[in-house]
Amino acid sequence: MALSLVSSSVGIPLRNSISLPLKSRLPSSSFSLHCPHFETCSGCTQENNLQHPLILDEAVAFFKNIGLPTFSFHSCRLWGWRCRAKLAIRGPSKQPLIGLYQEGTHNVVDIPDCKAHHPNINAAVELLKRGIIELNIEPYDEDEGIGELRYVQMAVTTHDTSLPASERYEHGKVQVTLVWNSRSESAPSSDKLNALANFLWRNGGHKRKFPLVHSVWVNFQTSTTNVIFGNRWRHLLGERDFWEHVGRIDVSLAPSSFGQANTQAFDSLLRKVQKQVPFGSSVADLYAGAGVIGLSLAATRKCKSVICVEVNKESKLSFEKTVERLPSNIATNISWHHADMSIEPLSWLVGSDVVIVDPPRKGLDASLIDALRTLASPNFKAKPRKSVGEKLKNEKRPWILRTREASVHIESSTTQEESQLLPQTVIYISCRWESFKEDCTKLLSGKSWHLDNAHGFNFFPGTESIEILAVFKRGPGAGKKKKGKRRRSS
Ligand SMILES: C[S@@+](CC[C@H](N)C(=O)[O-])C[C@H]1O[C@@H](n2cnc3c(N)ncnc32)[C@H](O)[C@@H]1O
Repeated sequence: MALSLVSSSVGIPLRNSISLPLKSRLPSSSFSLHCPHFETCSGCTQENNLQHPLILDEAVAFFKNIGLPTFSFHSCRLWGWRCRAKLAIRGPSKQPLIGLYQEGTHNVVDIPDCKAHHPNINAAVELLKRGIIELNIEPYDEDEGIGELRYVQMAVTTHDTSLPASERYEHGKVQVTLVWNSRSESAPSSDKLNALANFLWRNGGHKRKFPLVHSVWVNFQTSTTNVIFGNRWRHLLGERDFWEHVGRIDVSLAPSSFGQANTQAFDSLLRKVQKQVPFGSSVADLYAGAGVIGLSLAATRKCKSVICVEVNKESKLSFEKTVERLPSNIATNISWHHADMSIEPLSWLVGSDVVIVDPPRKGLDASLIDALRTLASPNFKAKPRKSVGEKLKNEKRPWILRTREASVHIESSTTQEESQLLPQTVIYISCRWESFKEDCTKLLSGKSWHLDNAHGFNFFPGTESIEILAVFKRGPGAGKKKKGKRRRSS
């Protein structure tokens, strides 16, 4: 049963799709974390009222203050929502610790019963621990730079179409990526790596009624910095392709590509984004990862064109695989470009009427905000977007040439009319409130953009973060509504 609640303190609709008894007033403890690791683990900071993250009141006040009293907040699963986790592995091999760092330290807190994790992440962590103990795998020692296993990334796919839709989430399968402290598979410790992969596959793989392990990958990393992943990825066992179904399309996600942690909340957000994009739009999906947002729009909004721009070249393969599974009747010009958005951002904006930005936690690159403000000024004259071939003709800079080489184009035949389009809508998706606030204020300050609507999503229950979807339209807008002057109804 879907529960519809209204959060009384902020007076905003709060939708919750968790199954709960039919009661309009639930005790507040019904929304508590009940996690044995709260306080020692740095993952969660809010123990009660998970349906109402603390930052929400500030967000509501902020939007109200800039003239938007109708900010909605959507909540999904409050526990077991995290389908992607990167966990550090430390301690002795007979008693390994797998979890997050304690706040402000590099001491790993073991979190076997984490309430945010999809339950099968916890089950896979338990299995991994057994493997480490039985095979005498050495967890990484940061001080000495020695040891074998540094981190594990666990990603759950809930897209097993052989199961009834209602059972797919519960029986999600885990793609396990072991971050191994060696340069490559030819290192002497590779026998132990293979033994561990086989252990995981044998005990968690295909022979179970509901397999726990989807696949096992390795990432080789020897750097002494805090960077989790190195550049070398290898598929070891199980299915190579990892599929999820969000935003009404099947998406492929390699372990090296960015993936959203809260699959179900992301699906709600994508459906909301789709409603904001007119049919037949030309879309630029910036900070695109594997292009999930752009491709879900291509499939559902009959877009003329979708261009995706992303700095991580590893996402290209996942993009290509997702394109292969799009419905065959889509007549959209689709392309994916390996490029840094901070360099020449205007060149990615001209030619699209809808721009999606989904930046990392630090927010938008300053040069992109400048470009968005520049192109919305009345004196701006757009130069038509050049095709990639044209761009390359006179290009001498090796770094630009390299990034263009890594692009993907599907039926790219942009018309002259389309290539001069300028963005009329910017859809900002943000995972960090502080960055969003700053960028929003900068974007609005020139009066060349106004905020049309905004929505919050409970992407990270138990933490201080919420996901924001904000839609900006070109032009100054109608301005702030004056207080105290109500129009009489006729
Ligand atoms: C929050 S993720 C969003 C990914 C994608 N929209 C999705 O939902 O799957 C941010 C993405 O921006 C990429 N990124 C970070 N800095 C960038 C830059 N300067 N230029 C282009 N992409 C960048 C990251 O690699 C990452 O894939």
